Amino acid sequence: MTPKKAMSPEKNDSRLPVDCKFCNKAFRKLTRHLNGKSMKDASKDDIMSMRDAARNAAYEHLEKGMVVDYRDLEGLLSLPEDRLKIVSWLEETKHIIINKKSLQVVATHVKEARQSKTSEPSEEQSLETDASETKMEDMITEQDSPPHQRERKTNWSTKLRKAMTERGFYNQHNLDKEPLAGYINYMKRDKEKNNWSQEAGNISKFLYYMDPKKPSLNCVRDIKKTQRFFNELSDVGLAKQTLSNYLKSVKSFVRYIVVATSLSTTDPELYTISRQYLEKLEDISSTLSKQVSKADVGKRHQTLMSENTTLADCVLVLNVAKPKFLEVFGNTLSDCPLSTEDSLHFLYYLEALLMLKHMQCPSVVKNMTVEEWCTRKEEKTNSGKNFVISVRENKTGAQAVATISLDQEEEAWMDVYYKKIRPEFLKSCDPDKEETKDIFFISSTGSPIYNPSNDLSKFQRKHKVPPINSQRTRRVSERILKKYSTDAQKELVAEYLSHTPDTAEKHLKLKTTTAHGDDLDLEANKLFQEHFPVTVSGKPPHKKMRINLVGSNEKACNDTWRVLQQKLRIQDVIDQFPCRRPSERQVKKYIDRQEWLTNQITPTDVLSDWKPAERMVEALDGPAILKLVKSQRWKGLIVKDDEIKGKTVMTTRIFAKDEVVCDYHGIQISKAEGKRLWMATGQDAMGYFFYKNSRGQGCCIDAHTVPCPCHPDRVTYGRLINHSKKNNLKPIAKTVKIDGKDQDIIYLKATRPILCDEELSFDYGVRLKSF
Ligand SMILES: C[S@@+](CC[C@H](N)C(=O)[O-])C[C@H]1O[C@@H](n2cnc3c(N)ncnc32)[C@H](O)[C@@H]1O
Repeated sequence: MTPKKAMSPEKNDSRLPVDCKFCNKAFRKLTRHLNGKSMKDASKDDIMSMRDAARNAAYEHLEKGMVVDYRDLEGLLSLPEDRLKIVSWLEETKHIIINKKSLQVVATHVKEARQSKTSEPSEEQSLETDASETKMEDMITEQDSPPHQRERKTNWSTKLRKAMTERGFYNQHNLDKEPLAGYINYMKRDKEKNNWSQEAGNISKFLYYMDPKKPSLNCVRDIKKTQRFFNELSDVGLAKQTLSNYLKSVKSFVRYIVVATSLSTTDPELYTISRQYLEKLEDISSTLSKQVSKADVGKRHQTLMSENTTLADCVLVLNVAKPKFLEVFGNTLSDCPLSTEDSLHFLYYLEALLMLKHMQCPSVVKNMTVEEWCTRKEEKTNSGKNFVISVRENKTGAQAVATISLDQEEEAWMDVYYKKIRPEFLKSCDPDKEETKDIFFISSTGSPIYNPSNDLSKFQRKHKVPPINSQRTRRVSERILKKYSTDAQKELVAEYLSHTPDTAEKHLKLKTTTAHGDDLDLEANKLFQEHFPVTVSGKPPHKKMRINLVGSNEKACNDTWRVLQQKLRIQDVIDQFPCRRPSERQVKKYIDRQEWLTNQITPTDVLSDWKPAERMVEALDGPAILKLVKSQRWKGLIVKDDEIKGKTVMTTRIFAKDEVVCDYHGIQISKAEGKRLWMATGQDAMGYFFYKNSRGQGCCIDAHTVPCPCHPDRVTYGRLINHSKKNNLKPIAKTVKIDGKDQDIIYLKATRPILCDEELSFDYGVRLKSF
C-alpha cells in the first residue's frame, strides 16, 4: 500500500486550513448548498453546526489522514471480509478511501453468502480462473445485473464444485503474505501481467493445500504431496486442460523463486531443492499433457461422429474463400507481382481443396512431389477430362498411393501455383536444400509446408467458419453415402466428391448393412416422392406428414427430397445461361429473384456444376447471349502480341467444351460485295469472314474497319483470332432477329475445354503458307 497525503499542510501550523482561501471558499459553497438543497427546511443553527462538523472532519483528515486506493487493498487482501475490516478501520482513523464504490454491494453480498453458506465459486470460476478478486467482481456484477442474469449464483451446486469444496480445494491463503506478496509484485511490475490475480489465486490455493498454516516455500520439499494434489484434483473430475493450466501457474511460481529471488545466496540448500522440484514438475506436466491430448482425441472423436455435420459444412471454407481466390487467380494471369498475403491465400486454398473437397489426408498434401505433379495423367470423363495425380503418401516406404482426381479448372489452379507462385516462394529457399526443390507445396519461406492441418484450421479461422478437418469430412461423406440408399443419391454424392471412376464406384458400393434394408429405403423414397413430388419452388412436407407416410425413414427421405430439389434448382439456374458460363453476380441476382427461402443453393453450387446446354444451337438467340453480341463485352479474353503472328487472343479463364467464347463481329454483306472489298483493299487485308447462311447463300462479315464503327470503344476479338489447323474454336452461323431484322451471327464455340492463358484459334480454311 502506498498511502498518499491528501494535501501537504505544514504540521502545527494553526493558521491552516482556517485561513486557506480555497477551503474557505469550499465551506461557503457548502453552506449555500445546505441552505438551498439538502437542509433547506432546517434551522440556521442546524445548518451552521453541520457545516462546522464537516469543516472539523476535513481538518482532522488533513492533519491525520491519508488517501488509500481500494484497488491497492484488493491486491493485498484476497478476502472481501478482510478488506471490509481494514476499510472501516481506515475510515475510523480519518483516512479517505478512493475507488470503493462497490464496497456496499460487496458487504451485502458477503453477508448474504455467509448466511446461505454457499460460498463455493461457480463452475466457470474453477481453479485456473477463480482468484478471489474474480469472484468478488462477479459477485458485484451479479448484484448489479437484472434478475435473469443471476442464474450463475444458483448454479453453484454442481457435483464438481461440491466435491471441490468438500475436499477444501477452494481454501486459500491471504495474498498479502510472503512469498505470495512478492510473487504478485513480480508479476505486476516485472512481468506486467494483467491477469496476475488468477495466477495468484491458483498459487495461494496450492500453497494452502501444501501447508494450511502459512504460505511457504517448503512446498518444494514435498513432491509426493504435490503429485497427490494433482491426482486428487483429477479424481474430483477437474478437466485435464484446467489441471495443466494450474500446473503451469505452480511452475512459474517456483521459477520466480529460483530466478528472481536471492534464495541462491540466502538458502542455497532450498535453492537446489527448488530447482530439482521444478524438474519433477516437468515430469508431472508431461504426464498431464499426454492426458490432455488423450482427452482432446476423445473430444475430437465425438465431434467426428457428430450426425449433424453436412458436406456443405465441410467445404464451407472453400465457398467463403473462393471469391478472393479467383481474384488472385485472375491476377496471376496479368504479370503484376502478387503480395505474399495473396500468394498464401492461394496456397492455403489449394491445400484446403485437396483436404476437404478431395478428402486427401494432410500427409498426402504435405508429401506430394513435383515429379508426381508433372506426371499427372489425363483421364477422359463424361464431362470432359480429369487429371489424376498419384501421390506416394509415405516417402520412406512406397506402400500407400493416394489418387487425386482434379477437374480441368482445379488443374489450372494448381498449375498456376506451380508455375507462378511456387517459383516466387522458392526464391527465399536455401539453395542447398535439395528436398525443397522436389516438394510440390512449399510455403512463402521457401520450405516445404510443415503442417497442412494447421494451415487449414488457420484458413478456416480467418474466414470464420467451423474448423472441420479432412478426417471429419471423410467420415461425413461415408455416413452420407451409407445413409443414402438410392442410386441417384449415391451418384450425387460421388459426383460431388469428384472421385475418379474407380473410387466413385467403391463409394457407390458402400451400402446399408442388409439388402433388405436397401429395399425398404428405396421403397420409402419412392413412396415419399410420389406423395410429395420434388419441384423447384415447392416446400418440403411437414415432419408430421413425413412421419405419417414413411415412419422412421422420414429423415432419410426428407434429406433425399432436399438434395433432389437442390439439384433441380441448380439446373434451373444453369438453364438460364445455356451458352456462356455466367458470372457469380449474375447467378446470385437470379437466385435472389427466386426467393427460395428454404433449402437454398449458392452461386458456387451452380458454377461448379455449370456446363453448356446440350441443345446449344437452339439457345443461341437467347437474351443473355444476344446482350453480349450487342454490347461486345465478352469477358475472359485479352489481346497479346506475338512476334510472328502479330496480335493474338488469349483466355483469362477456363472455357468448357461447346461454350460460346465470342462472335466474329462485323457488318453482314454479300459474298460478292465482300470479295470486291477484299480485292480492293489488297488480298493481305484482314477481317473478312466468308460463310454460307441458313438458306445456302454465300455471305461475308466485313470486320476490316478498325475500330469497329458500331463499337468504337471496344475490342472486337473475333477478327483478331489467328488461324490454326489444331484449333480450339469452331465458327457456327446463326440467324437471329435483332430489332425486328434477321441478322447472321458467327459464334465461335470451344471445340474442347480451353484452359487459362491459351491462345484461341480457328481454321480459316486456308493453308498456313498463304500468310
Ligand atoms: C484475322 S487476322 C488475325 C489477327 C492478326 N494476328 C493481327 O495481328 O491482327 C489474320 C492474320 O493474322 C496472321 N495470322 C493468322 N494466323 C497465323 C498463323 N497461324 N501464323 C502466322 N500468322 C498468322 C496473318 O497475317 C493473317 O493474315
